Amino acid sequence: MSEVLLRLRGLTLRRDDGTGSAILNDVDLDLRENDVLILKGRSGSGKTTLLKCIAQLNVYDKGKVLLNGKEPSEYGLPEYRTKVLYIPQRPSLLPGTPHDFLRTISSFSSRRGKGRQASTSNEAFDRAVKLARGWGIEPYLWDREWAELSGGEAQRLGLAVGLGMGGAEVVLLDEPTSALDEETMKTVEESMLSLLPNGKNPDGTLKAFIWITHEASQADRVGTRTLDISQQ
Ligand SMILES: Nc1ncnc2c1ncn2[C@@H]1O[C@H](COP(=O)(O)OP(=O)(O)OP(=O)(O)O)[C@@H](O)[C@H]1O
Repeated sequence: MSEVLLRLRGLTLRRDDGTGSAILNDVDLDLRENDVLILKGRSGSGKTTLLKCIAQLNVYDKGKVLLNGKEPSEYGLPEYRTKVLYIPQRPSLLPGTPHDFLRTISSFSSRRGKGRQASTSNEAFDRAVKLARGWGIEPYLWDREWAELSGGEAQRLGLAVGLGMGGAEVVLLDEPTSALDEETMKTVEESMLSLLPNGKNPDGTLKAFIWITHEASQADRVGTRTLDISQQ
């Protein structure tokens, strides 16, 4: 069995409403190369919260997250968040256009000056445009305001930005295809899976996904295993 890429031990997050009840209670997880871990659980059970804790976007009360055996602080949070990338369900509240957004992210210093991980804005843009085009997104949509895009267009563009940037080892997907019709959903699924090391078109750095979905049929198609957060 390959080495553990991402390890969680005892991750616990309590509500700050005075009750002290846990949103996440002692969550353990080992993620390995080529894993597509399906995160399931009833609505409100803490799936998004867990992804944000893994990405160090939420502060948790207890527990450890290790990437390749190292704590996020050893990488520094900006670099860690490049390697463990959270892609939210919909980026529709952003100002400007998807093209602006991609330019802004690629200018962050954690994305510059590190060999293969250093996607220049142009490289990242070309890769993202190509990915999105395969999902039915015409290039002109990159220069349309987020607010003027349909839910499904914004969702595909957000995914294409995240995956096109390069440099991520683990991508955390929060219901990535919830706004898409079934045919487009399957196309997007296939193309995302192809980016893994055992896929047809490996991205080079990407090694695994954690993927929230409410669709049992999608979980069956893409998942290599499942964690039910309601049972933790
Ligand atoms: N910033 C926050 N502050 C306080 N409570 C929060 C916050 N974000 C989420 N919660 C609460 O944490 C619990 C878990 O929410 P979360 O969004 O992680 O659930 P989920 O499993 O992703 O739900 P869904 O399937 O509906 O998207 C909910 O009770 C929610 O109200």
